Amino acid sequence: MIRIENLSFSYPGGDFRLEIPRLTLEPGEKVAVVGPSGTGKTTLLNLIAGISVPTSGSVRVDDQTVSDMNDAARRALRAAKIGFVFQDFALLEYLSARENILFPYRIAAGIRIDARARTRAEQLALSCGLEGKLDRRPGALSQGEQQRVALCRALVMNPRLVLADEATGNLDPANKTAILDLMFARSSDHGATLLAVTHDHALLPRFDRVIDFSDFRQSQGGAA
Ligand SMILES: Nc1ncnc2c1ncn2[C@@H]1O[C@H](COP(=O)(O)OP(=O)(O)OP(=O)(O)O)[C@@H](O)[C@H]1O
Repeated sequence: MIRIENLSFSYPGGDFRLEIPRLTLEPGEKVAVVGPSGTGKTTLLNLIAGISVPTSGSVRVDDQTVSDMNDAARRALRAAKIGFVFQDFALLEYLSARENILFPYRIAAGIRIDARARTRAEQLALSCGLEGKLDRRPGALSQGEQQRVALCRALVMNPRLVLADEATGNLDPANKTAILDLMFARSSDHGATLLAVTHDHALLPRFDRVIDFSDFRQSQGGAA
């Protein structure tokens, strides 16, 4: 599902460099990503989603080489295949929670927001404990509620690949378990691959495999 080879990445003008010689994820695998703050975990998710482009090396998702695509093609791939739960949620403040959850339908080519889509979004929101909150704007929701809206948005189109950046970070223990159960169940139902960054080591036994970022070479301050 994901194949990374000889990847090197630096932010323009920045002094951080991430190097990953090889990393593969099989279809349907559920993989956790751990590692100290600032080691490049979010950067990796951005590279896989085509939000960032490697300085050298390749990133493939299914049979498509994301790293060779232009902006429009990367956007299309994201819309078609990837559900991304961003660490800072990245909800659109001018849209209600409901419309945020439905947003992937707006940007996917040739798919309309019909009654079925609305029902799916509502059911997903209910299973995340968001009843009564769907007409609110993100600013009128708690951090944990915003995080759940972000998760619903990532899952609503049953993507082939779910990238989750600390998707349970703002939740209390009961909600954390419930949301993780939902994320795993949804991914398994549709054979989706899940790559989830977490600082919560208690969650690790639930995953098929753990990638530890301490194993990759990062450099700071211009060192090679
Ligand atoms: N847009 C950017 N421009 C320049 N440097 C950046 C940018 N975004 C992140 N960085 C730097 O890249 C490094 C890796 O950041 P990243 O967010 O990927 O780490 P992380 O492992 O996800 O951290 P955390 O666990 O704290 O979320 C950090 O040193 C960070 O300061």
